[in-house]
Amino acid sequence: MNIIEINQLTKTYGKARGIMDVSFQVQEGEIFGFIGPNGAGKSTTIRTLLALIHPTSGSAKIFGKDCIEFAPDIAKEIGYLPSEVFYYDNMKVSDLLKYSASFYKKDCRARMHELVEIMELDTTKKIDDLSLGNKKKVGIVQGLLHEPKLIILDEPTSGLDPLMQQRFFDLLIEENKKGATILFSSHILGEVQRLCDRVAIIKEGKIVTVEKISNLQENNYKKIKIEAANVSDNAFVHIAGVNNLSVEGNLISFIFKGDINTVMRKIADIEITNIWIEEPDLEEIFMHYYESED
Ligand SMILES: Nc1ncnc2c1ncn2[C@@H]1O[C@H](COP(=O)(O)OP(=O)(O)OP(=O)(O)O)[C@@H](O)[C@H]1O
Repeated sequence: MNIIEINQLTKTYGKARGIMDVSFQVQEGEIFGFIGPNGAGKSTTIRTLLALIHPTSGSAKIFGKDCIEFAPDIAKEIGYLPSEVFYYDNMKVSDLLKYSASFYKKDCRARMHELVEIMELDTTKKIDDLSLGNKKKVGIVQGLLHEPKLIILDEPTSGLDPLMQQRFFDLLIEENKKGATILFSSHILGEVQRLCDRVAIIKEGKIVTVEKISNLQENNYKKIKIEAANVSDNAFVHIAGVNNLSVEGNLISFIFKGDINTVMRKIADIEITNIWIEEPDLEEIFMHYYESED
């Protein structure tokens, strides 16, 4: 079952591009990564899903319901952590959390206290006196205290130190095991690679690909490095599927996607001294998407 279903969603800000024709689905129980550089359109997509802004065209469903029409219903089952958290600075953390919990019918106190312990949050402080990282922790507790069915995270780790990041990830994995579906937006590949099952890559407002992380890494791409005394990149530049081609001294390297035999035949024509064929890491694959689509 699809928990999120996005169909040709477009949002323009006057003449400026927001997102164009964005479509993808997130299945129940998935941890789904949404990745792209700053300004690619991640927040615009998420804010449309949450009905914080309205789409110019296209539509999206959450739990099978239109996300604009049924926004208040849907909101009860969503935990959302925005990329930037703003609060009434004069409030005490404990009051803010109680206020947040009051929006839900169920009693959230037990889970709220657990989360406060896990994130080592001092609830006696005023929001105003908190560091950026501690404000983020408030957002995390606030987003998870009602044990939502769907957790939407927009760049959630900025400001958290590595220990807290790890705790937060453990928390997400725990929620996911209990049945929560997670949409995790980030521009940091490493964290998406660690946490997510599938990923949608967005560039300049458009989805470039939706793939399993394991597929991205293992099946389709090879990183090939060749050492040869007399060779230029001309030998490979015209082969379809060759990307990120670079030459440094006697070393030629590139990422290859396609029928490996075409490259092997080319290599057989060259006098080589060494060869390495490796799995590229996500960062290199990602670069390929960004360069080849230009
Ligand atoms: N309120 C707005 N008015 C005009 N343009 C906007 C507005 N909000 C976003 N945009 C534009 O829409 C595009 C997508 O921005 P968006 O914030 O969705 O990207 P993002 O991938 O979330 O990046 P970031 O991580 O920097 O937030 C950008 O070109 C941005 O300038």
